[in-house]
Amino acid sequence: LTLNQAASGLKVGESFATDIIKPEERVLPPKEKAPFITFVLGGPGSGKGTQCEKIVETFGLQHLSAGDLLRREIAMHTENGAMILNLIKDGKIVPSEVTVKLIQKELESSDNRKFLIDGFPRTEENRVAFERIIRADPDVVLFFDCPEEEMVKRVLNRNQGRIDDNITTMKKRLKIFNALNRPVIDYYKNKGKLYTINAVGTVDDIFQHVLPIFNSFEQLKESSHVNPQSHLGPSLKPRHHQQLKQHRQNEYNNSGFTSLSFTKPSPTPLLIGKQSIHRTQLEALDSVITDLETSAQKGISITEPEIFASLLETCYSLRAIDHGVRVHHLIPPYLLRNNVGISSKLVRLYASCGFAEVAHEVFDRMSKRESSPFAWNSLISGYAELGQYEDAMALYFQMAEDGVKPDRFTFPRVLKACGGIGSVQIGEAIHRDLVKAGFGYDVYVLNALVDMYAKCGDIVKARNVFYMIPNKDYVSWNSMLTGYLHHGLLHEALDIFRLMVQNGIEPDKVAISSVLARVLSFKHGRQLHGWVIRRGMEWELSVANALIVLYSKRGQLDQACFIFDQMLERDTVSWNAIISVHSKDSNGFKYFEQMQRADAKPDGITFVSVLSLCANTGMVEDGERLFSLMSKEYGINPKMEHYACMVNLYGRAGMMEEAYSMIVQEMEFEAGPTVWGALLYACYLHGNTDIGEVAAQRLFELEPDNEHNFELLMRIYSKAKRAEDVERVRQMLVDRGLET
Ligand SMILES: Nc1ncnc2c1ncn2[C@@H]1O[C@H](COP(=O)(O)OP(=O)(O)OP(=O)(O)O)[C@@H](O)[C@H]1O
Ligand SMILES: Nc1ccn([C@H]2C[C@H](O)[C@@H](COP(=O)(O)O)O2)c(=O)n1
Repeated sequence: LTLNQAASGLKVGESFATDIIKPEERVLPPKEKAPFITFVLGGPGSGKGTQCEKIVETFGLQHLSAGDLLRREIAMHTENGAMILNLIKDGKIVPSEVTVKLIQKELESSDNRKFLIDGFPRTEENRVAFERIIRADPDVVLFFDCPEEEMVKRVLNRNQGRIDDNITTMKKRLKIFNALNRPVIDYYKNKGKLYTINAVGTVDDIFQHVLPIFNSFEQLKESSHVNPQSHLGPSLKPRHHQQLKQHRQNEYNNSGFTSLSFTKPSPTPLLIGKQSIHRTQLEALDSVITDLETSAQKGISITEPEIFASLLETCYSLRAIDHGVRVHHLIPPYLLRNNVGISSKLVRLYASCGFAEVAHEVFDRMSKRESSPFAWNSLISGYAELGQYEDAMALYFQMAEDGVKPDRFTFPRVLKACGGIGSVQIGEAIHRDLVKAGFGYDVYVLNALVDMYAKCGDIVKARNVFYMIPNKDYVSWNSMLTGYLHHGLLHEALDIFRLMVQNGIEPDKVAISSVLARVLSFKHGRQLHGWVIRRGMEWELSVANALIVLYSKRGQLDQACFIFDQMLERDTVSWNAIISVHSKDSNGFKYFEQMQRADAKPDGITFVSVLSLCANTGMVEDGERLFSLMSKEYGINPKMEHYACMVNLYGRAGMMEEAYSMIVQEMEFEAGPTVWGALLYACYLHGNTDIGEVAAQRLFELEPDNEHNFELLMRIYSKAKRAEDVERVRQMLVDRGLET
């Protein structure tokens, strides 16, 4: 299969064959970007509203509940109010024109560009009316799949005084849901936009399933951790807001504490009642913790687990580790030992913030940790994220020894660790375990299995699992695609790309950027660029980033810069790409300064690029300044590659003492081959035999089979006219069987 053949399958009459347009002819991205729209579907009581609150908290989307908009009409006695009341009372659907117009008003009056439209479209008619009036398509459609008996139970326990929360209306609502909403669900499934989420489990567990979906959208990540309340129009607060606020006010009046709902923990009770006082969630959190610390100092002991559960939940959603540590100090030790809920949340917080060791200490002190896999999963995940795959695996095996049953969240985490280790045998054992545990048809788990086999080098098994997945979602397709690309199987990857299109799943920006990042021939890359332009996806962040890398690798700096300059939004990856394009000329500095002015956050990779630039251009003072700025201003601890850059910087400039003392005095960990290698090369450049011998000795220990180190030392001796030493090193090469 050639690229063009693959392309011909993408859409009738289309192929990649059109070359890209010249920069000056290019259609520039639209100034006003289309809003990001999520539809949230699910039966009555499936938990849509509850999950929406969590999505809003984490990603800052504006929540528009169709049901709430209609109820507001009733409450405000508008001209449609009575009609809506009659329909809702009977579990019926309000005419689409009315609902869509209400949604339209909210969309148009909002400053936010990201919306969560909940309980809509309920019918095909709703859907078509939205497309006709709003002229927009959803980017994501979530479907909370919940058994009927569970929905009935939840609705009858909801207790919010809703006129339709009774068994008679509920039966009608379910009937209407099954008859009218299912076709909408199928429609989006066929379009590849549907994310089906099993809505049974705790609110947090379900949200764990929602998180990765939104995390995969760059534009949502940017606004995560902002105060969601600030995005809501004055007329539309999150669902249950008023009830929670009232409840909190009562609590507040009685307790003397800042606004917290202790009796009935809700996802983030402390954040809702004080938005007029606190500007951000973090400030609200800080204030509550300070209140509690003051009380504790006065000898008032805080023992209510709900307080700590709520605070830890918020710290976790904000990844506010410093606040989490303060909460940790406030929790009485007996509570931490005996309350699995609290200790598990603390373990999750530490583990998710990269403090797996501390998480493990808390975990070790838990008295009933075998009662749930939650804390285990968090710890496995924490280790896997840090790349401590063996520790993650060990925990998984310990789970079995301690009689803890893994759940569907355990397997993807442990499979990630297994992929990191690269052991197919262990992977197969986990595969057997997950089938035994009943997850052999679970898409979420099987996607992770595909990824694991691909990473362990068994692409055939990865493919076999992939073809077994019953309802493949985006992640399934992308895992297989990435697997093929990882194995350099570009044709197979393009086959998958084509199949995605044939199955009605438009390759998304992840798929496109993965292919772009790895295309072997520049011609194919340009053709793919042409295809991307025709799809209007050129300015998707990850696609544009991949295009910059594509052109810079081929030395087409003008094209790379053109794309960068025209991008509507940029992330750290974009800045890193353009700075690295200029890592041999001082323009890289200009981009770095521009990045700082744009308030973009440089990361470790940015500093590798700018430090390399300094080394390449001999800008020692600038390099020193940037090296210090990296940790002081941006809190990035220097890693091996940064030290290698600094040694290279000093070494190339002939400052051998400084280069050497960077290694022996400044580094807080053992220098690796890249660092010693940079020093050895500098010794060769500047003819420094003394330091060269030290560097070579370390390299011989670290990389006994790398003949280049021996050759470089021979060249250093040769420059110094030390023929005997040259011969001695050559003999070492022979003794080690390295001489070619
Ligand atoms: N995972 C869950 N486990 C148990 N109860 C839940 C869960 N999620 C939500 N609930 C509770 O179930 C009830 C229904 O939830 P929610 O209001 O979010 O559903 P919904 O899908 O928005 O319903 P509707 O569409 O009818 O408005 C609420 O009382 C909520 O607290
Ligand atoms: N698109 C919609 C959404 C809701 N309604 C009506 C009918 C529902 O039973 C009622 C309550 O909605 P919920 O709060 O459960 O999302 O509102 C509608 O007619 N059309």
